[in-house]
Amino acid sequence: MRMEGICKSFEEIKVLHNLNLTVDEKEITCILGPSGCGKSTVLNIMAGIIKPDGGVLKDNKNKVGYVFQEDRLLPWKTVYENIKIVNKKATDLKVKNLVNIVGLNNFENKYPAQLSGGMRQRCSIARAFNFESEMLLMDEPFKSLDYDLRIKMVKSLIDIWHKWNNSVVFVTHEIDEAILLGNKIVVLSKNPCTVDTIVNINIPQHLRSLDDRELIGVRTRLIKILSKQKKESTFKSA
Ligand SMILES: Nc1ncnc2c1ncn2[C@@H]1O[C@H](COP(=O)(O)OP(=O)(O)OP(=O)(O)O)[C@@H](O)[C@H]1O
Repeated sequence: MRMEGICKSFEEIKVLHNLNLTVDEKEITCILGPSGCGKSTVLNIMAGIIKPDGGVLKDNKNKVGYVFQEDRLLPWKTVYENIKIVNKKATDLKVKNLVNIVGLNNFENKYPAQLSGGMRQRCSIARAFNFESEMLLMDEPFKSLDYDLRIKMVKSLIDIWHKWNNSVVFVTHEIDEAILLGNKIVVLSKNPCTVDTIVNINIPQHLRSLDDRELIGVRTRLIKILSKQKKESTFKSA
């Protein structure tokens, strides 16, 4: 999927300007960028939820899954039913396996109101995995989870993605998530949002560890880019 020259304004605010971004087939593309720069807007345009003012989308996928920042579960359905509903052909074994992967095995008959925020989000992640989309868009899906659980979910995502081999676009504020997951990390800038830097990582995901020398180098580079952006935006608003 390619975004070419995408522009989007909300009233007088120009959010995206001439944005070019490629999501490679069967790869994980991570998107990092300052708060409010337009990351969710990019995903919403990819999903067809909002229309750009200009530019084109090429090779768009028909079957797109989306994990939003909030869980969006059906309150009258149980954990099991919420996962099953998006793919009625999924076997009981498959749904139960997904429930296990996200660590909700003792909660499959509970309703969303009986779960914590993090558990609800894990249920919505299992639901997205069950949907078997050609392209999965994930908007800070692990935001409500603590660090250990987040790293565990990153590893589960890698395992499932290996089996399933689709394209994933993963928006995050967490550099460690991006360097564990991304074949490509796209850093966006703010005001208006455009591609600042692209970092490719060639180490296969299942061989990555946060103390790899190459990944430590990538982390340092990303920290520098993001803190430079922060300084520039403080300077602009001063
Ligand atoms: N429907 C909308 N109407 C008006 N303004 C909007 C709308 N959606 C987004 N915006 C504005 O567009 C800008 C980018 O928002 P967006 O949510 O895409 O950023 P983001 O990078 O995902 O933010 P965060 O990192 O905080 O989640 C913000 O200034 C936001 O207020």
